[in-house]
Amino acid sequence: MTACLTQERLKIGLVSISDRASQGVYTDQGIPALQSWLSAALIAPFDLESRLIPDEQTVIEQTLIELVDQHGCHLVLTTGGTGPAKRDVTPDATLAVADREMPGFGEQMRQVSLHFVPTAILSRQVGVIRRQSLILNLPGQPKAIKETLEGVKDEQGKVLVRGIFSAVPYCLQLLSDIYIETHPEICESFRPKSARKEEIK
Ligand SMILES: Nc1ncnc2c1ncn2[C@@H]1O[C@H](COP(=O)(O)OP(=O)(O)OP(=O)(O)O)[C@@H](O)[C@H]1O
Ligand SMILES: Nc1nc2c(c(=O)[nH]1)N[C@H]1C(S)=C(S)[C@@H](COP(=O)(O)O)O[C@H]1N2
Repeated sequence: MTACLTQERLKIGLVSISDRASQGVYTDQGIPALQSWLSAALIAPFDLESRLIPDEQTVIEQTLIELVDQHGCHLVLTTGGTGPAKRDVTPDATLAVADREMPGFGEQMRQVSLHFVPTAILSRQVGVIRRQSLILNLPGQPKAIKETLEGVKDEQGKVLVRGIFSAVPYCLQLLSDIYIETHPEICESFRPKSARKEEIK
């Protein structure tokens, strides 16, 4: 852990992977759902690079490489194509461009999702690191975006199972020294005391 934080603005890549949405058979709901959740959760303004692409492994790989290597995204969220169907190849493409795996993200998403659908175990979603960037696969159902990022809450809003986004700010801090904060009523960020802003010059 370095003791210096960058003032850089957070850049996020959003990738909606859907044969039918990319062909115009239905309207893409993936990018709008990701965008609206992030706008509600993140305190500081951020920049977005969005792509809507078909379930083609080479296209997915090229898109992830472009977002990380050329655009310098700190975080890339994909939605769609994580299941067992023949054309569901998002995790395969993500692993193919990965430097390192972050298995906890896939494990936690399946845990969270089991509270919403018994078919949660059908998602092969992965989390990986490429260069300075964290890449996370979310399922294709638009409602799954909020579910996996935010977690399970009771009717009073008390968190029952943490969503994966709670761990994202600290992960990005470890990868590139960027410091992001979230609205706790949407999603509380966790970092060790020594990594909190007030402890770092
Ligand atoms: N981008 C999207 N916009 C709106 N709805 C979507 C989108 N992606 C997926 N869905 C919905 O979630 C379901 C499961 O997503 P999945 O990624 O498995 O898609 P699919 O069935 O392989 O089809 P396609 O790739 O053509 O979207 C879809 O059948 C569709 O109802
Ligand atoms: N939170 C959440 N996770 C979910 C779902 C969902 O509706 N909500 N759908 C499941 C289903 S039905 C499938 S097939 C897998 C893979 O979905 P994908 O191919 O759309 O990525 O995600 C699973 N995970």
